[in-house]
Amino acid sequence: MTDTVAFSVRNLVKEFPGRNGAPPLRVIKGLDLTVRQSEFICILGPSGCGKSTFLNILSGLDRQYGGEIDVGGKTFRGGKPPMRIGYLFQEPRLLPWLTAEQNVDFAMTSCNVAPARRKELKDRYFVLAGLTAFRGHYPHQMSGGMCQRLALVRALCVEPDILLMDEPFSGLDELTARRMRVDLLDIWQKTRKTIIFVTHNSYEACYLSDRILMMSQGEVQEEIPVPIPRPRDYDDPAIFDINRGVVTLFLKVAEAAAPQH
Ligand SMILES: Nc1ncnc2c1ncn2[C@@H]1O[C@H](COP(=O)(O)OP(=O)(O)OP(=O)(O)O)[C@@H](O)[C@H]1O
Repeated sequence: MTDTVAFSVRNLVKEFPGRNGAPPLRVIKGLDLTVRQSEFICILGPSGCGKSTFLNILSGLDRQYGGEIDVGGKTFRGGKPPMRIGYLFQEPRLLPWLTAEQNVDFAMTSCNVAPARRKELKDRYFVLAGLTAFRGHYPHQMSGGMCQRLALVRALCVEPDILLMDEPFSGLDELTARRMRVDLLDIWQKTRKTIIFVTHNSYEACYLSDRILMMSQGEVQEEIPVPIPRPRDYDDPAIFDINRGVVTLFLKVAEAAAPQH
């Protein structure tokens, strides 16, 4: 992590129109956040608290919001913030009729990656993701974990300023997910990308991140630093200790956010 700011948001607000005459649904309620370059942030929070909505605003998929986003000394009020984004979802969202390498080529063309850089980027990230032998395979010839690795290669090959990851390992079996977490941390240490990672798995958040944002009801309720040196050992008891506190906090905010019976 560096001291350089990657971006910051101030008083971010997002409302969806209410249905059938209902008032608008305010999903993000004045969120403030400063993210440093190369920081690894995980966002935890109960279902429906606005995590994906926040990522959609950062990515430019959702361009209607209130408040401000600062990038590179400029302030944006609505619209797509000028950051190049790599986005990973729960499902890899690959094009089934293209090979692994063609999927990556397609993304690089769409994102106008300089042709002279493309081979070098692919060579680097296919190796880092352990997929070199599968460049010519189609998605249906690869396992779910491999497809998600390919989605990561595709996201990295567009040379993102920020990598957004929305529960990318939640659809995988635990052993595969664990390997992916270890490999992701290794890749992060080699690339130092700024990552915003949404998860429901508190241990995953503690293992991966520099800082956990506990979101609830459209706000960051607490920030939990994870001051564990890197490289990290997946089974480090210090991670279990931090996780205990995070789980307690999660239950508290989830309870407070749950509808009263
Ligand atoms: N396009 C939309 N129109 C109306 N309401 C929406 C829309 N997208 C999301 N919402 C609502 O906004 C709220 C926040 O949704 P969001 O997907 O950001 O939550 P989340 O924290 O990512 O949830 P989960 O952990 O279940 O993925 C929810 O109440 C959801 O129903």
